[in-house]
Amino acid sequence: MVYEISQLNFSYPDGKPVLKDIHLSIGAGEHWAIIGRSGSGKTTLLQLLAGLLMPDQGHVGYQGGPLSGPCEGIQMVFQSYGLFPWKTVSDNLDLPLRLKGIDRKRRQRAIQEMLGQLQLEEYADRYPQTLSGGQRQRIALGRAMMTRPEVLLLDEPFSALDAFTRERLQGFLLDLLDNNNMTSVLVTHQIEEAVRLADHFFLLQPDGNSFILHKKQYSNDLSQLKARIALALSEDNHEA
Ligand SMILES: Nc1ncnc2c1ncn2[C@@H]1O[C@H](COP(=O)(O)OP(=O)(O)OP(=O)(O)O)[C@@H](O)[C@H]1O
Repeated sequence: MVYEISQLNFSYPDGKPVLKDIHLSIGAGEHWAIIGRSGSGKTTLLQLLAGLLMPDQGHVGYQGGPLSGPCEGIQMVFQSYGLFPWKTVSDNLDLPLRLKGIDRKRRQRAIQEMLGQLQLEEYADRYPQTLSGGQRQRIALGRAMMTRPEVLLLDEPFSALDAFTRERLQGFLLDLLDNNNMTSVLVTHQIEEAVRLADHFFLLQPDGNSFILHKKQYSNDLSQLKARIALALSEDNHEA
């Protein structure tokens, strides 16, 4: 297992409990979505998986040991891209490799390869602010993947994009994940997006309970899966 989470509880210092008794195991190469209404704790759970927050109780196990902080094998992609505006596209992609101390020749080869995968070869010397939102998010995805992390954590990566661009980038992300054989965890409140990009679903309900669904249980009828998720997220549902 990549992640083993058990009996996890989390509250912010000044707030009520956000996550209660979370149990979750994530295997290598699996694609998960964390789904829930606004404020249900999706981003909080993702930050716990990234090692950016520590649980109050329980533990986040990663690769057989406790996760004690951010690490190179786990990369995050945010809705707001997080690119450096003063660096060109190439230099943004270069940074994680530089930090790793990789030599110039190998870095240049890796950047060219990634630009090809991103279909952004002709934008190598442009600055992020001269690109569309979709192009920026492709670079952010590419940058997160430069060091070939084991896990990609995605926090509503496409929600700032128009529907057409979002759909294209979802397909693009699926190809990237498959070609690189990665484990992914996506936070979204969009059921369609979750069902397209993930095979396993961790649902955070309004009452603080959580439960898991698997796509293969619904392989004959994905509309049933979507209805099941919608029901779990609806306000008047009290199912555990
Ligand atoms: N830094 C913080 N300090 C205190 N409370 C916080 C902090 N960050 C989030 N919260 C609270 O924790 C709860 C969960 O927040 P979180 O951002 O994880 O939810 P979410 O499901 O990702 O929401 P959204 O879909 O709106 O992004 C919310 O009630 C929020 O107000």
